[in-house]
Amino acid sequence: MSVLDDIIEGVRADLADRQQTVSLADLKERAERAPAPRDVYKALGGDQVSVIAEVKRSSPSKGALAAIADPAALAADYEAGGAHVISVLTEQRRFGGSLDDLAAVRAVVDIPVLRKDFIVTSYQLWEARAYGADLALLIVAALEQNALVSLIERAESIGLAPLVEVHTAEELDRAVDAGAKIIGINARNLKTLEVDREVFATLAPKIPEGIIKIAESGVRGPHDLLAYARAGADAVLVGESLVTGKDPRAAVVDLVTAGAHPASRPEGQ
Ligand SMILES: O=C(O)c1ccccc1NCC(=O)[C@H](O)[C@H](O)COP(=O)(O)O
Repeated sequence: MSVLDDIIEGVRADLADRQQTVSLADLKERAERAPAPRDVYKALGGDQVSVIAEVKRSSPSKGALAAIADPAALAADYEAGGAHVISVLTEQRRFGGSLDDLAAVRAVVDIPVLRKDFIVTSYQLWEARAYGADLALLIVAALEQNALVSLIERAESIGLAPLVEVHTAEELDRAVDAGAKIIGINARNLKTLEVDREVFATLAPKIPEGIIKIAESGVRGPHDLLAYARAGADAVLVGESLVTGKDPRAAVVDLVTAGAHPASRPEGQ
């Protein structure tokens, strides 16, 4: 069984427990009372390379990364450093996250917040909106094409911007066919956990004009942001290097500064 399959098995088990406790009707009611979604396309569509800073306690590849007793305080630091979007890992078993982390972060920042999880049902999209998310991650490798199409449609219909994640050319074709408007190319192969930063430069030119391109994983500092930017990234998603560094806010400042520099634009632009 691949790492991704193993994670999804756990996600489905936890989901079944939550569905026993909170009905879809209750969730929808909570989503209706949630604060209005924030403008994701504005946050990711500026002239600079946007920075999506992640609240990440642990991971299948590295185990425990950082204790993060107060995810809201960390997110506030990211925002003070100039981050454009906050990503919150809500998967519990392998990443140590929760929906409460999502709600706590959303309550203290003024920028859009991503629910980063392994979403396989529309129930999880309603959860995302109910707990305040503005974006939700959809991983192509985890979904059949019909499910991908219907989850993109459902996300958009309830005010969530879907970030559609790919790692291969075939997954990229599926994302485009499904109507994705924001595509994340993950350098990490979720089946083997191997990180290959070159995947972005290989796949990004195949993404049609007008779709926002996000480079995910493996950003160790400004030099990696610049490399992704020169290959066409509109944004980078950064977790490990921020949570394991001494000063997450200063690390975000360095990334945002690099992303605003003209050297971060692809050749000829
Ligand atoms: O991080 C992992 O080990 C991992 C394993 C399996 C599925 C997903 C995983 N991570 C999710 C992510 O995509 C990253 O948290 C995100 O892109 C940030 O990456 P990084 O800056 O390398 O922490």
